Amino acid sequence: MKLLDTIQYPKDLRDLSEEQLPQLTRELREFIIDIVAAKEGHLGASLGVVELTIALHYVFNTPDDKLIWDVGHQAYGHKILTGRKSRFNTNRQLGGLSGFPKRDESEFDAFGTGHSSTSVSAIVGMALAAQLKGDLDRQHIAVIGDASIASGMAFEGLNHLGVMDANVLIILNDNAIGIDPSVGALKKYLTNVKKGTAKEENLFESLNFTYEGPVDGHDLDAVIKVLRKMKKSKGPRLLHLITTKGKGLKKAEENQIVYHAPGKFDRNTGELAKPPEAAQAPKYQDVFGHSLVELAEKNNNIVGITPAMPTGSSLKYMMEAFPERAFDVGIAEQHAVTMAAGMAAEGLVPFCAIYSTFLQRAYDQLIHDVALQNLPVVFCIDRAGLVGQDGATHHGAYDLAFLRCIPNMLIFAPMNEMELRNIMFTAQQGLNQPIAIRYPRGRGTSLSWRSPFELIPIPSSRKLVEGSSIAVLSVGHPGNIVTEVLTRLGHPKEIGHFDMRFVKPLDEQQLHHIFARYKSVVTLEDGCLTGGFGSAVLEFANEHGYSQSIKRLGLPDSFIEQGTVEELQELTQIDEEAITLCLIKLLHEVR
Ligand SMILES: Cc1ncc(C[n+]2csc(CCOP(=O)(O)OP(=O)(O)O)c2C)c(N)n1
Ligand SMILES: CC(=O)[C@@H](O)[C@H](O)COP(=O)(O)O
Ligand SMILES: [Mg+2]
Repeated sequence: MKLLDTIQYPKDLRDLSEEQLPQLTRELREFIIDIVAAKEGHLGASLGVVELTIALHYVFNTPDDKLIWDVGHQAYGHKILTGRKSRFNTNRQLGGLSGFPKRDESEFDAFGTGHSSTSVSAIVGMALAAQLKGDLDRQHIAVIGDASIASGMAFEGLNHLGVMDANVLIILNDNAIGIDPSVGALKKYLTNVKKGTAKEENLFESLNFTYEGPVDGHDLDAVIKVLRKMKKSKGPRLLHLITTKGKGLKKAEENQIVYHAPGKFDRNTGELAKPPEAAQAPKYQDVFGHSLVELAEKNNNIVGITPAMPTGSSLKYMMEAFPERAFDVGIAEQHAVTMAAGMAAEGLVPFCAIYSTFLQRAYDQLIHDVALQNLPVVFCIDRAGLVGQDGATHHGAYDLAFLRCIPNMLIFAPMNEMELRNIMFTAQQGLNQPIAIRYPRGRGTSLSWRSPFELIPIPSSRKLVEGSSIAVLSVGHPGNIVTEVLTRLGHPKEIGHFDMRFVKPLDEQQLHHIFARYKSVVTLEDGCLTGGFGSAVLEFANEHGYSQSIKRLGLPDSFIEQGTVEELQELTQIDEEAITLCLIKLLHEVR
């Protein structure tokens, strides 16, 4: 029997002798590889903290002692050792375990994560709460990566913690990489500390932390020893661990970017599963990345910005082609947005590529620094809509609603890759206001997408099919589902379909045409219904005294968990089946 099979909860782990732990380390690593190879997920980060995970649950009294995993993509070992091994094969699947720590999944998940750099503030909050309640013995630990600790939010927490007498241990898991290589002056500093060449006073000691490190994070004995030592002291403490992302799987160690989340792979060789043979339409992110390079070749004012997602957003193509005009600023969404504003103020044309979910962190910057000054920043908002297995923390559900209420902001959602290229082309031709272009995680529609650029009038929309009594108004990629549905229904003459392109400003001329001609209107979006595109159409109808029924399809007012995009579309009733049924019902009503 495997040792790992005997561990239900950390109390079982704490019954083992230290001599047994190396075997457990090997088995836990193997188990993570087995499951992720078959079921997909975040790999490298969890492999890198296997020793740390075992040591933490061995030394500390979890769940009474509080343990927070920053981002949480490295918490697979933690999940497996805390009562979830038998369900771990459901990780990131519909109805299964979340890929991130989640309070209502386990008492061992002290705080839900997914977005980075929140762990320091959350653990400080818990430690201060314990202090106020007179519990001076409870331990509070946050594990945070080298890329995440460089974010503003983490710095805010460290700055505060340094002057509090709070019982907090921060563990800096330094593997010198985020998803892509870490960037910035802090990275240089940490590299110097590792080499023993840091000339400056220790940064963390200067901030009033008791510092230990650097310690080899794969030397289990050393990690247990230093944790035991640090457990005895009080106040703010920081342990600097050096680890290797992907540790234990050769390919994952060698290609850390790909193996951050590699998809399916051979569990023995690490070889990635072969992509399907048939040629596929490009991913939207790649259309963005390649089109930006094309535009930047002709327009010297174009610059590119990404907060820590050069590969994910495909800004990497511009970084390769024009290294001096493309910037990875690290996990720093607020800085990225305000820096873009500064560049726009100086006449540059910044393309700021940010995932919809992470743009939430830079909301004040959008309003105060960009829109209020009407600066022509081009936001390329990737992963808009349902993203799939990352789940509730990562869906791009809110951008249409939170952008629509900001004055001066143009909002465009391309239905296909040509539309994306053309709006990017339009956006760099001297706009005098900001524009948000939002597109989903996934592929477009066409193999021949590199068509010549064309200007898109602002506002405008596309009448795809004229009908007689039911008008379907879609924004963005979900419009393709409507096209499928109409084909499936045999193109009923009653149904018209409009790709509305702009959520702000709406194409009011087209809307007057629609409300004058059609008896019934359906809106479709892959964002939250509250305050989104459908709401905008409702507001328009109210303002102009149109009284037709308006059926709005979109995401409900609840958090949507993980699953494939198709499963989640079905769950939220924006899939082919649900739209077909909706239209059949309306056809019965109008016939
Ligand atoms: C606010 C925010 N921005 C971006 C991301 C995307 N993201 C997830 S993990 C990651 C890198 C984290 O690197 P690090 O903290 O060093 O942890 P490691 O993966 O190396 O363990 C990034 C950028 C995120 N989760 N949250
Ligand atoms: C943990 C995290 O936030 C990222 O790794 C995220 O999962 C990336 O998403 P994509 O796979 O859509 O790039
Ligand atoms: Mg890292």
